Amino acid sequence: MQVSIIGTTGYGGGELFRILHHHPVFRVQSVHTTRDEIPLSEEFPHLNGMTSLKLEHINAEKIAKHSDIVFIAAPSGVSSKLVPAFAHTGIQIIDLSGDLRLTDGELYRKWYKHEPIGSNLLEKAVYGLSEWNKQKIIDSNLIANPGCYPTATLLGLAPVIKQKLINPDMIIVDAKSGASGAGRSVSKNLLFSEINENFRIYKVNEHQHIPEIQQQLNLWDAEISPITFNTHLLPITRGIMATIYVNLTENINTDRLIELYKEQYSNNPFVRIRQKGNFPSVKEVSGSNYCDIGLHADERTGRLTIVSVIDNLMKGAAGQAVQNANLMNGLNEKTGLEFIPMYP
Ligand SMILES: NC(=O)C1=CN([C@@H]2O[C@H](COP(=O)(O)OP(=O)(O)OC[C@H]3O[C@@H](n4cnc5c(N)ncnc54)[C@H](OP(=O)(O)O)[C@@H]3O)[C@@H](O)[C@H]2O)C=CC1
Ligand SMILES: CC(=O)N[C@@H](CCC(=O)OP(=O)(O)O)C(=O)O
Repeated sequence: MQVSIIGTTGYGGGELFRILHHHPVFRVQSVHTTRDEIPLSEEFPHLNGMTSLKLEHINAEKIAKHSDIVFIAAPSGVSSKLVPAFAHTGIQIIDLSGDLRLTDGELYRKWYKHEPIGSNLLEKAVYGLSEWNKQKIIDSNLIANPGCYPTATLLGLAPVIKQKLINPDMIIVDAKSGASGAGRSVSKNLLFSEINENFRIYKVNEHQHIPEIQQQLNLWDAEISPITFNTHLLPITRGIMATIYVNLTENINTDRLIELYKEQYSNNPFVRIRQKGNFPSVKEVSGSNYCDIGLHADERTGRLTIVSVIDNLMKGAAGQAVQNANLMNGLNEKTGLEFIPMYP
């Protein structure tokens, strides 16, 4: 099957190319930019000798003619303009931005400060959290690929929410990300001297992923109250850790919770649950599509600590996008994604 990538010169698009280059069924047919039409290996010298593809400007009709799937890895506010140009062509669209994730356009306007896409496309788009929305993804041809922080947070919370094991009034998510989460464009906050040997909180209680997480939690359980969610920037390149605190409503110990998580994710090869006393670090999933989860029920406080880690560019973006493309095309979801994490 033929595939095109819009936003190939960014981190998400570059990671899509890295995965798809080795995919046994999908073949990258074209790569796109809004800037100079140069060879991809000139933009990314690490691809020297590996591809003869040249970056091209975006022409939706032309892309649709030669592609079965288009991945859009462009900034929020851009996808909302690009998706309509492809929607009528019938090709599969997987959008990595936040533009199709919130079902309420006004909520999108409030949190993203951009004009929302039309409601007909919002209604058509399926939220691509692969593990929990599998059948809808299989049946769809328009995917809103989840955000990086929401992926780590939702995979960590889903089992206890679905089993109604926690107090719906108090969920606290303390999340941290590496700098590649912010993309490849230049910004003062992302200079080496601002990030190196530093650690800071940002977008305090105002992160645009709050409504996305809340939307999915309330679809699972309408009683979940507004969550507290905060994000921090780590002096590393890849990786997200979400440390989540919830109050248990039953006297249930760590052993039983680990068993429950293993049961709930038993048919999901990319979610790995750690043994008791073992907690994942970001490096242990780096370069892979895994989400690793560690759990500890604190008998002293009655609270559960959930630690969920992903690689933001893989399970948090390009990896999950390819997992969804696999599902949409009747392939094993692991196809082309069986990367061993890059440890150390
Ligand atoms: N980085 C991450 O960890 C994650 C990112 N995402 C989302 O994925 C998307 C891509 O992110 P990321 O790769 O980090 O961002 P980057 O800033 O690294 O890349 C953005 C890409 O979009 C392209 N682009 C910019 N403006 C336009 C336009 N008007 N039309 C078409 N293409 C355009 C740029 O290409 P050029 O300038 O060559 O045209 C560039 O290739 C974003 O929506 C982001 O929020 C989601 C989850 C995780
Ligand atoms: C480290 C860092 O800055 N990360 C970005 C992730 C942005 C992102 O992925 O944007 P979407 O809303 O399109 O999902 C942030 O926190 O805003």
